Amino acid sequence: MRTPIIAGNWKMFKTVAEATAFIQEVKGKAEVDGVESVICAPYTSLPALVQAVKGTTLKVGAQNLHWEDSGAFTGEISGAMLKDLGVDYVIIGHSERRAYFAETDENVNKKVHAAFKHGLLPIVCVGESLEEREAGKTKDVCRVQTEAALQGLSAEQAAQVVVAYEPIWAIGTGKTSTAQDAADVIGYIRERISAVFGGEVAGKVRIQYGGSVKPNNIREFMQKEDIDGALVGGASLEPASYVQLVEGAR
Ligand SMILES: O=C[C@H](O)COP(=O)(O)O
Repeated sequence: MRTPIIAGNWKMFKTVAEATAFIQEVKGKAEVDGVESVICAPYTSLPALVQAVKGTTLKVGAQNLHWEDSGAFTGEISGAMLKDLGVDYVIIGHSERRAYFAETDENVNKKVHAAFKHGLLPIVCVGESLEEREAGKTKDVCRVQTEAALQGLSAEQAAQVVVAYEPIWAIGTGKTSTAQDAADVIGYIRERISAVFGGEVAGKVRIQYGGSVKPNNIREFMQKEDIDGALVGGASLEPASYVQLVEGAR
């Protein structure tokens, strides 16, 4: 039995004051038995969020990390630094990082290892572009990205990874995969994880859908057995909407 996980990816939104006000609003309401609820915020808000969620079941995540512990990497943040703050999760390989910041499969893999080294749980994003989908390459792209991201992990580590299947054409566009289509791709990703790490590990890995998930469609996705939650951008920014997403994952 996998615990569903709703993760809000705030991307580059919210000041510290806005972030803490959000937690005051959702405290209690976005804490639903049997659903894990994680807010992935910009670095600047992380210390305040870690304080604000104390005494709640809400968790905090970052949106990126560097694979080295320290060094001359201007503008970067390490896993050691995130752990020091008390962060639980870290998004790795989001399509916006891959597209705008030259994130490669190799770097994603190094970041996944760095996350585990520092006791952070990775939310690894995979997904195809519209062009790749139209060329019939969806499953191939997801297989290559997933296998590369998880390469070299122990079975114990692999079982703790959260994968987010996010078709790029569905992100922030209001277009979604159908629930059935998302479940098919997610089922395939699970098969590939099983081929590499075995069925027991694959049965434990949580795989989310992401891409224009809203309060009015979350339940459709959650009805699919293989879909274990959602990685949500826009609809995670408003407290009432976020609460409905967590409730919809019950
Ligand atoms: O990380 C979240 C995804 O990029 C989805 O964003 P969206 O819910 O705004 O489409």
